[in-house]
Amino acid sequence: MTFLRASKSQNLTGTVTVPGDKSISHRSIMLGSMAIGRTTVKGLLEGEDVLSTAAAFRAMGATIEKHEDGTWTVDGVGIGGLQEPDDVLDMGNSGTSARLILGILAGHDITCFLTGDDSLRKRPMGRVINPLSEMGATFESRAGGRLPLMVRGAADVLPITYELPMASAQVKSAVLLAGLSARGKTTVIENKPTRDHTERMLTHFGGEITVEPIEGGGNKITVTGQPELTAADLVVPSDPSSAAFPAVAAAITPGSEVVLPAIGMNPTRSGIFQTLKDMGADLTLSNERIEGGEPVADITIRHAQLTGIEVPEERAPSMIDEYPVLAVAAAQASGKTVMRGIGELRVKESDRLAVVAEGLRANGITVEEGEDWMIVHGTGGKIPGGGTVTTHLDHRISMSFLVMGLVSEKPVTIDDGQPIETSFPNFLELMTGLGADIAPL
Ligand SMILES: O=C(O)C1=C[C@@H](OP(=O)(O)O)[C@@H](O)[C@H](O)C1
Ligand SMILES: C=C(OP(=O)(O)O)C(=O)O
Repeated sequence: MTFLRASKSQNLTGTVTVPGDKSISHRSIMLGSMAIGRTTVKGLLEGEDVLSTAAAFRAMGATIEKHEDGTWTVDGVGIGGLQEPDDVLDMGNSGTSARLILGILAGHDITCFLTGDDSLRKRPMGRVINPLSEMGATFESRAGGRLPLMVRGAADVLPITYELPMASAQVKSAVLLAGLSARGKTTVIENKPTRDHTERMLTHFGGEITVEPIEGGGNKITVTGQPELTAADLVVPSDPSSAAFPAVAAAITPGSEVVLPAIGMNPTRSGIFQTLKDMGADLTLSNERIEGGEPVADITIRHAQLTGIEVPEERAPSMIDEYPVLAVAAAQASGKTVMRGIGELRVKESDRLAVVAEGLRANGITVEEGEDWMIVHGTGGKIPGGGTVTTHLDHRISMSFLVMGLVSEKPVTIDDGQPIETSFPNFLELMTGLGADIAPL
């Protein structure tokens, strides 16, 4: 465990490039491995989560390499062409790797064993086991659908229509990816829109997929099975979920002005930026464009006094990973910030509702918390700090509380900086480059 401490910092200034999008990076390796030909990926996130995905596909026969110019290539084996790995696949800390790979394996007539770290072994896999079993795959898991588990794919995958019981892009993607091996059309109904990178990338690789809006704002997504996916080059935008950390840091640290170029602005991901604006942040977008099928923009963010708001519940899926850092912005704001419809936070790398509330309290903030909601009472710029936060193998908890230490009266300590490697390996270097005072204890 590496303890890190963040202390009150002067204005943060500069232009910094945030690493590639984690969700898109995972999918580029997965779909590249199932395509015919060579896919070249620029800007791949080289975080531990994505490297776990790459290791799994190498173990199943895809050739995945990093080149001298920093690009990656994936030589695919075609749908159905993955081979049985001769050892357990270790998904590390990554829920996305585990759940999407289970979808892909459900359509391969092979047997695989999956495990993960202490955090991932606590997370529910039943949410993918259920629909994938309906499609013909067989599972043996620990109690409660936990890893380690065994999956045996179906020789003949049944196309199904599945209504998501929770807003989850991982479950949606698992079913769609299994549907690639089915004879016929597989449909997923999502009542709340979730990140649509799988849909976009399948189209990019020549898959047949339709998305129809349904009443109430959701979507009906249908994929036609057994297409031939063709390798297609990709440029990965910078990750909006990672950008949220320097963005919130700049918004709350007096005198700051930070520019974050080429950030992914997919509307299913950008809820945090709208929410910060609703709180009074001085955040502007420029150079808006489409790169590799995804909208991107440069973000400029300057310090401004924030005010607490009620975050619209329907916005939750578009900023689900950003609530921990939003809670830090809310602690610095004046007035209270109400967050509802966020029960999914309880099944992330940690129980983020409980862990955020505990971390805020340890630093002198008043928080109310229920099964699927949280209210943070803002201090109007006077966060006491001085606490040590237990991170529970959760990268977003580590980074959020380090951001809080930049503005609190007394430093904030986190008990473990190691998890940051999963999604934002150069976080410390990037933040200290902007002027943040963060150092090992
Ligand atoms: O599909 C994805 O890439 C992800 C979906 C979300 O999870 P859920 O599907 O569990 O909401 C998100 O929290 C995770 O960081 C990445
Ligand atoms: C929830 C997250 O990732 P995953 O589900 O892939 O572990 C995250 O990155 O915040």
